[in-house]
Amino acid sequence: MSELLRADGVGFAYRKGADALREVDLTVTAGRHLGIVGESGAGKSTLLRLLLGLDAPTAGRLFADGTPLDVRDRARLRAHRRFVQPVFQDPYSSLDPRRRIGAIVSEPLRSLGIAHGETAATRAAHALKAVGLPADVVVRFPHQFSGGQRQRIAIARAIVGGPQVLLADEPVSALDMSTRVQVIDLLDELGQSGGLEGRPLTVVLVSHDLSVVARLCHDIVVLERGTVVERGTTREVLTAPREPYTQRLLASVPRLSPQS
Ligand SMILES: Nc1ncnc2c1ncn2[C@@H]1O[C@H](COP(=O)(O)OP(=O)(O)OP(=O)(O)O)[C@@H](O)[C@H]1O
Repeated sequence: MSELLRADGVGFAYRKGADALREVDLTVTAGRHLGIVGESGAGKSTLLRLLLGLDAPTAGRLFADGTPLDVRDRARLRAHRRFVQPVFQDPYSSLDPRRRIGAIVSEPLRSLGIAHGETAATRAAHALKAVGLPADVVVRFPHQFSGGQRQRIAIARAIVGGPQVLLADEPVSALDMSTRVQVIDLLDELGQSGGLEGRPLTVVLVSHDLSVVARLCHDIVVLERGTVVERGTTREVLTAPREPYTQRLLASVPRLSPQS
């Protein structure tokens, strides 16, 4: 199976403070959604930031699409932006309230030089259709949509350029329970249908809600204070956790139905 992202001994220290990540090894494989779990402060968001190329590791190396990810290399970073796209937690603040949905969703196409004009508009319409929204939403503004619909719009924007990986940091934690399930199931569908380009679309999901991780992810990595303490298939980690830390994380979740 093809390797999309890899972290080799990755460490990261913020200017002020202790190491946020230490010696993290991790592989994201095409078609296998990966959940990153851990308590608050464990380093989940920091790891996603590094995988997105927003910061450079202070130790170790990252690889994306088979080549080293050097964030100081602008051309390399530009290619990375086409390869991975983020989905953020808050669908209320992540969409520019002054812009119409059509402009919001097609923006990555213009900024990455993938498509302009009519072609960009057509691709945006396809992306919106893929997330279950009708074509006429393009003329509307973010405030006209619910939280779940806004997160669909954010996902449309993330997939419009045909990335191979979505890095989703708590993408459903601002939503109510039934909407959470719908958005997670949408990510699952997009993974299976291969996103827009018919290529596999693989999700790296950070969530403190283990039932959400269990619903989507095939594999799990458990972070504790910046290091990986456990990893395996979702079934292995959630049904037979080896580490007391993982057992504690699991203790608060009533029912789980892991992916195989
Ligand atoms: N901008 C920053 N400057 C300094 N330290 C930071 C910064 N951002 C995060 N940290 C620290 O780095 C560590 C990891 O934080 P991170 O946000 O990655 O954890 P997390 O697992 O995503 O937590 P949460 O679930 O609360 O979002 C924590 O100790 C945090 O205090």
